[in-house]
Amino acid sequence: MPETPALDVRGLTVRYGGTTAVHDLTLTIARGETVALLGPNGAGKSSTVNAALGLFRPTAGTVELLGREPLAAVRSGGVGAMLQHGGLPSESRVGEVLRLVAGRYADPWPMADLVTTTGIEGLLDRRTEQLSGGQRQRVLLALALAGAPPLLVLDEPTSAMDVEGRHAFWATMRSLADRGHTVVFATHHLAEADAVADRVVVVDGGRVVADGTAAQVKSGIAGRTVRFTCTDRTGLADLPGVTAVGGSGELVELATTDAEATLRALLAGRDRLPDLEVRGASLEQAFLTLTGGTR
Ligand SMILES: Nc1ncnc2c1ncn2[C@@H]1O[C@H](COP(=O)(O)OP(=O)(O)OP(=O)(O)O)[C@@H](O)[C@H]1O
Repeated sequence: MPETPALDVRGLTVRYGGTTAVHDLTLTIARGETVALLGPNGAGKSSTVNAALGLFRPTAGTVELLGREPLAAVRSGGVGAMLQHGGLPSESRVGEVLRLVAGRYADPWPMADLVTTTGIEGLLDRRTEQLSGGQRQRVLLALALAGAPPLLVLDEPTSAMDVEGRHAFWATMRSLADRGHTVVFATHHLAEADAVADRVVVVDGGRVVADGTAAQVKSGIAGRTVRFTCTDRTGLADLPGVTAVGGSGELVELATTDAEATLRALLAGRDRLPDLEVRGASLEQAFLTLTGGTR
């Protein structure tokens, strides 16, 4: 029998009064995958994550985590979560909170390894209210990992971390993925999704608008970029395949769905095209194309 998925969301709809945050969303994540839920502000990522964790009953649809109903899966210790507004008890020390939480699991992550894996060695004697935003996020990660859960669900886990903290965090996530854990994380950080996730699910307006490896999302959607330098931009927007004209000063960047046709037309009208480069689209371009531009 095939293994049950880590996360199985079917027809999920979440409404808050008159706002539909998630619209008939279906998503299956296999065990061992590292998946980024990528989308602009208000896309419905947190609503999806919170409904998936059973934090509220969705308007419609079903969710199973590790083949079980969400609350049962969470209670069994199968799921570690790090939420956007996750809190820590005040007037306690980090080490106390961590030991308390770890003590609730039959088979917790060995404490010394948990502390080094999450980089909180120096924080154990700190009071929780004295932590910086990034330190707090690391402690929350340690709490999420305390039960050595096979599935980790993280909502913008690095939003308060500095660059170094982010690198350390993602190195931890990669080592977890190598050990067979499933990691699902919501993010706006395109570079992180590109570098860390083996699958990128782009959400916009509460719907999945793309789903694949970062390379597939990039190649399937945004086409290519043709760059060169020139002083006269007349007619560039009308060339075949061109969907946008960008760049600044003499540097021209043409987004195109058909690089060959664009180049042929460009070269037909010019003797030379200085500094010519043709590149695959970045995940950022794909993201902007998919989600209708910047907001
Ligand atoms: N408790 C709530 N009550 C009313 N509307 C809400 C509530 N939570 C979210 N929304 C709305 O639902 C939509 C989706 O919000 P959600 O927080 O799921 O998006 P998100 O992709 O996680 O955004 P962000 O990246 O900004 O965290 C938004 O329009 C938001 O304003």
